[in-house]
Amino acid sequence: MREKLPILVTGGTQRLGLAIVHALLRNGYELIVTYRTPKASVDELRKMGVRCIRSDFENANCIAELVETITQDCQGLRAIIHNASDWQAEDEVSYSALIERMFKIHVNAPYELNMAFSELLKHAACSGEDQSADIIHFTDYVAEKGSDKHIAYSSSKAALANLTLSFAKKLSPHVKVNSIAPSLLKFNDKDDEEYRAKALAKSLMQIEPGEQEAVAAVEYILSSRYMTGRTIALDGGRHLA
Ligand SMILES: NC(=O)C1=CN([C@@H]2O[C@H](COP(=O)(O)OP(=O)(O)OC[C@H]3O[C@@H](n4cnc5c(N)ncnc54)[C@H](OP(=O)(O)O)[C@@H]3O)[C@@H](O)[C@H]2O)C=CC1
Ligand SMILES: Nc1nc2c(c(=O)[nH]1)N=C([C@H](O)[C@@H](O)CO)CN2
Repeated sequence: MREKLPILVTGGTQRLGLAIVHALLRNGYELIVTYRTPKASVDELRKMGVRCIRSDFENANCIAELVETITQDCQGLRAIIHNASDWQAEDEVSYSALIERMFKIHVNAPYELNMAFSELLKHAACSGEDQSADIIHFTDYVAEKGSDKHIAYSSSKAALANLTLSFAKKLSPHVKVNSIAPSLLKFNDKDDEEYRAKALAKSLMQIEPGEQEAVAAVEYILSSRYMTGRTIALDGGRHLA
């Protein structure tokens, strides 16, 4: 009987991450989820059997504690989905603090967790129920194009996209490593009508597709036995608009 090994989703208690967690639960996976801010969905996920671990990736101690906990408790990891993210514009006083925060969340944390859990992932590839293992980085359309309003954020997502290339080489053939690069998938509640109209007009499809676009991309990558080092672009043809 091969082992059923958990999938780790970072930032999995709202929006895209929560939709991905619910879908993977429906597909029969065991889940470990990190969160930063206590909220009702954490309690709901725990009632569904999801292990929820509070971890703020701006705090190096939190990452070390997360590594220690999962290394102690898990024989292997079927996948790591690096979804946690803070979308911050250059609208604060300290630019040095901003870019440091962007890189801590979008680069340091994925890099350190991938390095720490490489053997757990390889174990899943060799002994797990699916005999497969994946790392998925949620990057962003702007990683390729840049952004004049989210400069630090965009550069950190570009660095994350580069981690996909390096880890795909380092961990092959046991572990596949891919990026998912969305553009607009889901608005935030604070987005006003003017912003929404402008954002919709940026793509050819001109819709807000919602979380299920991300869910479908994750499910495809987990089902693939061949794609690695690649990016699935979920941007409605924005590059051609
Ligand atoms: N939504 C969209 O249209 C797009 C999304 N993306 C990318 O897709 C992914 C999911 O997007 P979306 O669902 O909107 O993401 P959110 O903005 O909802 O953030 C996801 C989670 O990241 C967590 N997070 C933020 N900062 C930290 C931190 N310092 N330490 C630990 N966790 C943290 C938050 O945890 P908590 O709530 O517990 O504080 C939050 O729940 C992200 O990587 C995003 O960059 C890219 C382009 C478009
Ligand atoms: N962590 C987040 N990253 C991003 C978000 C978000 O809500 N949280 N949203 C976007 C936008 O949808 C943008 O792609 C289009 O305006 C980008 N990244």
